Amino acid sequence: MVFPNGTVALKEANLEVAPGEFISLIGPSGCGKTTLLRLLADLIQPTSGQIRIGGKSPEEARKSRAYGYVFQAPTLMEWRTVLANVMLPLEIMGFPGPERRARAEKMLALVGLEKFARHYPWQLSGGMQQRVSIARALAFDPQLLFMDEPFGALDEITRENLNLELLRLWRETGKTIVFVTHSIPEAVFLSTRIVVMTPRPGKIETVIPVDLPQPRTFETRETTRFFELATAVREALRKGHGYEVAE
Ligand SMILES: Nc1ncnc2c1ncn2[C@@H]1O[C@H](COP(=O)(O)OP(=O)(O)OP(=O)(O)O)[C@@H](O)[C@H]1O
Repeated sequence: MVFPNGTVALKEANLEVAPGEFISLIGPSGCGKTTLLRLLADLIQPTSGQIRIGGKSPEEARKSRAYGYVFQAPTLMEWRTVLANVMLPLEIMGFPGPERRARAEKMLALVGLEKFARHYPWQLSGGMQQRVSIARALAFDPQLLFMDEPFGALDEITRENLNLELLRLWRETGKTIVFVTHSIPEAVFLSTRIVVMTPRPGKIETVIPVDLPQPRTFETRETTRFFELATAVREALRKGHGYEVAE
């Protein structure tokens, strides 16, 4: 992917994702994680190469609402209630009122916020707001979810709790998730595979399968295997000269 100003944002990026996988993209700033996600979501068009999503082009996939997208910031509308925020994409697509409400309520229940349907975003914590954005991204019940550093701005404890919740949601719904993160522990905890990316130009350095048993719990983070996998990710990042890791 080459931007009009000549920046080569992505050079080698070959990846196949199977249905039901949880894939994390990890790498230092500028290695092309967001670019890769935006290419998948048809927010930008590739200058070379090919992308298929369930056999469709990114444009066809977008038009058939094959995926939901969660941004780094919650981007909720302050003047709409939580329920009205989740209903918004359905409203835009012209879903009838009762169906809008039923779907939005179901998605809010999925993220554990059914009791907050009538609240406004400013009445919620940052973590709760991000759960609302996840519910909104799931409003169409897409099989695929793209998440761009959704928990990056949250404190560590909230982030760990949301990691657990996201895994529960993933298990219960069987969705395929492509998740961008800067955090090695987060990537190891969540993923079935970790895609390690390196910059200048952005490329996929290596793909690390994560064989930690499911369901994962808080104790998973204390296991030897967890530390081994975190070390493998750190070494792959270092190999690509992505990070200067202090010893
Ligand atoms: N619209 C654009 N025009 C020109 N260059 C761009 C554009 N968008 C991104 N880039 C460049 O492409 C490269 C990859 O950027 P990208 O945002 O995908 O990286 P990233 O890995 O997501 O970084 P971060 O972790 O900081 O979000 C960077 O060098 C960036 O400056």
